[in-house]
Amino acid sequence: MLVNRRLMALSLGHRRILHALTLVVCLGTASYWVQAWFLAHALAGLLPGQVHSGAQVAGSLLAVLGCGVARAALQQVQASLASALGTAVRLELRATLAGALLRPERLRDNSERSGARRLALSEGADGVEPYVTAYIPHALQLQILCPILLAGVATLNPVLAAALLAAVVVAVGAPRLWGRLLARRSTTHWDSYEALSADFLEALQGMRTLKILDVVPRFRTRLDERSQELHRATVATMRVSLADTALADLGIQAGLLAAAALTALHSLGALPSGIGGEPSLTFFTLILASEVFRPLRDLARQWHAGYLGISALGSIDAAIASDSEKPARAPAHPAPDPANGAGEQPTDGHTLVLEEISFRYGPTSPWLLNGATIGLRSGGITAVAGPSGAGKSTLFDIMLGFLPAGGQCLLDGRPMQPGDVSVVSQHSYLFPGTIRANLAAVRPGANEADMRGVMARAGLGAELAAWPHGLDTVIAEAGHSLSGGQLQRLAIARAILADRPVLLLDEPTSALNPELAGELMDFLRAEARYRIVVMIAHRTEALEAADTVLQLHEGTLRETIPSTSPETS
Ligand SMILES: Nc1ncnc2c1ncn2[C@@H]1O[C@H](COP(=O)(O)OP(=O)(O)OP(=O)(O)O)[C@@H](O)[C@H]1O
Repeated sequence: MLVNRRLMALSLGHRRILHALTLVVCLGTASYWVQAWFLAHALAGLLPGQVHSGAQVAGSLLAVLGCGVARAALQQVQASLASALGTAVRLELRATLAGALLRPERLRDNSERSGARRLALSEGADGVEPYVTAYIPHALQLQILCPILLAGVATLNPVLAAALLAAVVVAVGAPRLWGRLLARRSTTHWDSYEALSADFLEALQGMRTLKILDVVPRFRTRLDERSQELHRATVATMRVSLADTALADLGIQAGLLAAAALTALHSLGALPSGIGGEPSLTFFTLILASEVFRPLRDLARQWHAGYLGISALGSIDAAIASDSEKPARAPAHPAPDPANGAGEQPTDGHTLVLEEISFRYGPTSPWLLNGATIGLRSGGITAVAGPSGAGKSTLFDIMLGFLPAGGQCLLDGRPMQPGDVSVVSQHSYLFPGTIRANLAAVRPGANEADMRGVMARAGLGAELAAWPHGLDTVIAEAGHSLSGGQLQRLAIARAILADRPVLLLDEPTSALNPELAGELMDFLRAEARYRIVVMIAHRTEALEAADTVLQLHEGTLRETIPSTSPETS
């Protein structure tokens, strides 16, 4: 009842470790009871007129020490079990979240912000770990040990047990009254955190643009406001936590006072019930009475861990749930056929048939592709043209398998797989690091000659020779250390090195001067001998340089041969 069901479910895949961990936590607490027994005997032995010998007292004190040592050993085991459980749950959760958040359709969902996604993946998973490794075992301990201990105290002093039970109910139950408020506060807190994180990431990613537009101060003010919001949400949450702790403490203190008073009355013979007033039993009962509250105090110490888990749950649920809410639609590309290896080239070139492709973004949106059918062959460059908003980028996304379109894309007679396609977008991401690492990312086995060759063919031979570190030249974050044209050619070199049967390019010459654009088109035409090269083109030069032009208009694809294309001129 003290544990959130969804968070508990996350740890159930690792039930054994969780059970072992809870057992070790319980054993650690039980060691205090054994210690209480020996301590009570040692204390009783020190009272004047007692029959205990000095050796007995020393033996009891040694046993007290032994309990402390055993507890230290148990704490070590507890730490390693908690670490194993935390790692397992975190990795599993992160894999689930990554699977849910990084699906192509989710990545295209503009309503989700990358910073929020990042937060769910990092802090969300990290927040669950302490909940599972610290909060849950202590909540379970409370539910297991408190009843046992109360039953034990009841055999010694039933009146005392009844008073302790009332105090436990207050200490556990009263803060629950705040549960809903706390849940609301933690949601607000997480939302503020998520908004700040998303704003921060977007500001970093767009810093160059922000500087150009001279709006950095406005963005700084917005980040300041977000920080203030987060601060207010944190303070409000801490207030609830203070009230929560105060109520629990009230129950504990009342219970301890009642225990002391009742034990004293009992030992003075003022209470009729229970076992007679032997000093060792009186001490034992008194210490045991305070031990009833140890699991409670332990759980209260895990408040922060519990809060982190509950806060993170919202974004985790949102990430996973909205994924499962999406209707399962058949992708344009059916499941891979292992017998049909992606990337293999038939000796007589490739053919790509787009058959009856239909797609629109929503049930009321216009059809961007409406039964479009076209056949393409390797050997020449195909340009896709059409007015802005006609659906050219959407067609690429369908070919990449990112969008669930009707119809099929057949490569060499089989359903095309995402692994068959390389793509160079206008904003291809280059990883911060060396050129070599960026190239190796698509073909880890590529050697120096492969890399240099593809760089030269992409028109970067002169740059490569001029850069002092050659392939080991470091690209700054977001590629800021290279020019737009260099970035574009490097992205093309990387796509070619991937050596896939289909190469899609979005306006590959947009950042190049006419001379370089001409060179690049020659290079692409040479590549088109080995693969199907399709590019989105707006600029006249690019359209003129293509061998075939596909006009995308009102959902259909129509093939035209440019009059000035090299093939026809
Ligand atoms: N994720 C999306 N959700 C809803 N509509 C979208 C989405 N992405 C694009 N669209 C809409 O689909 C239409 C086609 O967009 P697309 O980017 O494919 O056109 P395009 O031909 O590539 O345009 P341009 O030449 O300007 O780049 C546009 O009206 C656009 O607003």
